[in-house]
Amino acid sequence: MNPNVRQVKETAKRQLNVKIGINDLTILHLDDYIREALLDPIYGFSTSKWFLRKNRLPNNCKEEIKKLIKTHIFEEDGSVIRKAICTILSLYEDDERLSVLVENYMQLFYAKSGFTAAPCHQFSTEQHVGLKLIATKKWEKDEILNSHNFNVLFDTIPLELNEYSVSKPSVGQKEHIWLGPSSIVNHSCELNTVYEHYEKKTLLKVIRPIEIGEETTVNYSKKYFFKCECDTCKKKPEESTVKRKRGDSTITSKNLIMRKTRASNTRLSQEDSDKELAKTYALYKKLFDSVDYPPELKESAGSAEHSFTQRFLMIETPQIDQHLRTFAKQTKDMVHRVQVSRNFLSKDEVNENLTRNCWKNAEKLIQIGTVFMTGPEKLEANDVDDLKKLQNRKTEEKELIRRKEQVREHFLGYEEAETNPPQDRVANLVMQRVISQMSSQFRPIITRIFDGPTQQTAISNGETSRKRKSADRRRRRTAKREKSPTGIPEISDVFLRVHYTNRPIQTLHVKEIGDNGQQNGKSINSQNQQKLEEVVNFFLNNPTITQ
Ligand SMILES: C[S@@+](CC[C@H](N)C(=O)[O-])C[C@H]1O[C@@H](n2cnc3c(N)ncnc32)[C@H](O)[C@@H]1O
Repeated sequence: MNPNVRQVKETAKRQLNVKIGINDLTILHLDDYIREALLDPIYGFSTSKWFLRKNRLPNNCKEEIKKLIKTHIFEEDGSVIRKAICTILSLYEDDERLSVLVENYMQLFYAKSGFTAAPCHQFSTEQHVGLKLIATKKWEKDEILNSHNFNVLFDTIPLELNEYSVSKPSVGQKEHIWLGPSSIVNHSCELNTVYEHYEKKTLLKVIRPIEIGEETTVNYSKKYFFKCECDTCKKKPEESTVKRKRGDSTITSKNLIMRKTRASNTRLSQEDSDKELAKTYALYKKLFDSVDYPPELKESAGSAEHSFTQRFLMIETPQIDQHLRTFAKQTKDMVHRVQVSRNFLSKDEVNENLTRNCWKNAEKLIQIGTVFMTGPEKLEANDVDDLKKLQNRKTEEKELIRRKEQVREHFLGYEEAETNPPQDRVANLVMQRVISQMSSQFRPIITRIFDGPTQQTAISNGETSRKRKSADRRRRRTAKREKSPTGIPEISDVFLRVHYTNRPIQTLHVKEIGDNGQQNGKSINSQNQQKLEEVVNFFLNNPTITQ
């Protein structure tokens, strides 16, 4: 450090000791402690401190905190993790303001805050080892970057001692010290934020749009005790017009904002829906393409995205817009997390978390989509469990309808092919009953009812083909003669081919079965009879399905 700067700093500190009293000094110590515990292990160097002193926190605690911080980045709500960190820290420094400072600094590791710290090697004033604050979301003019920062007021600090973290805000009259994320903001002659100070809070207000990855800067004030090395000053005097500095990210908000044109609450035609899906797919492709993953992550991010987009193509829903918006928000969060974590996490850690998050989002959306695919019913529940239940119910209903259709189709096929009118009528009656009585719990599908075995379908009963044919003719003649007491023709020698859900196809031989399911039979095969009873009784006794 420049000896002059050091001298000024020392003087400032001596003055601070006198002017601000013990309480505020404790806060500065506390600030050092938090930086030592939260920032130094993460960034791998000793970040700037108010006081030179020995480490207070044992290494195993630091390791534990480091792990917690890394998890925190990928959390939706990191409050539990922040509490855990506070608990560890309070073992060695018990101060009620600790949690406030932890909350402040942990914003650096939180996707929702929209900013993070990154190593900065730009300034000789800090031996090219320091930090800078960068945006992890796009900030618009007049937005407030940090609404709950924590600062110490200095109303007696002379401006010439304004060397480190002491500044005069643009709103409010007093100089004050910055703690937390705002203490990481560097000075630039072409600033993009200003400090506004209200009571114990400092707000960082955006004065021109900040892109993702761009550094956020302030103007410290006219007097600061170092030679400014900001980008603007470095370019002088060769370049008179100052270009706005940008970060290395290529993401723009345009890529991230979801379109809002999809008609809601209307069922689209197949063609329109295909078009919509293709558009949505293209949009997601664009979104993913626009994410500036670090090179080492490209491969795994690519495969997670691929899985997502492929499965996403299957989704069609009139309310998809709403879900896409939620998803877009989650995706943005994910992008922020990558932005936050790429500054200090290892390739593997980001990789793993990124993939996990991609999948988490994809799975959720796929569930929503599947529910919509199964029917036009509107989705009220956001809860994933509810979605699952709804999905299961709808899948079951759909399966039942499908099976009924299948039965009808086969039956119609039979009607066209067969020529024996009485048997057709009987078969028709049985089939109608089967269809109307079909239950969701038991899923045999009777695809054919015919009045005798053919060469392809006969069950083996030891008869030769010729004998069988003449026996068939005899049976038909008998069937024609017989009339049931109710006037409804009885089934004589009917064979049912039954397709069970989990069993091989079975052909059942029914000898003389009446329309009420009672068999008149004389020589019915006992095994077949049992099978037949199983089917017929089921159809007759089970409750009717509502269509
Ligand atoms: C509030 S800190 C900013 C964060 C700092 N980079 C760090 O890691 O703690 C202020 C210190 O950052 C350095 N600094 C910030 N802006 C600078 C600039 N434009 N030129 C040179 N040094 C700068 C100076 O050493 C200054 O004392």
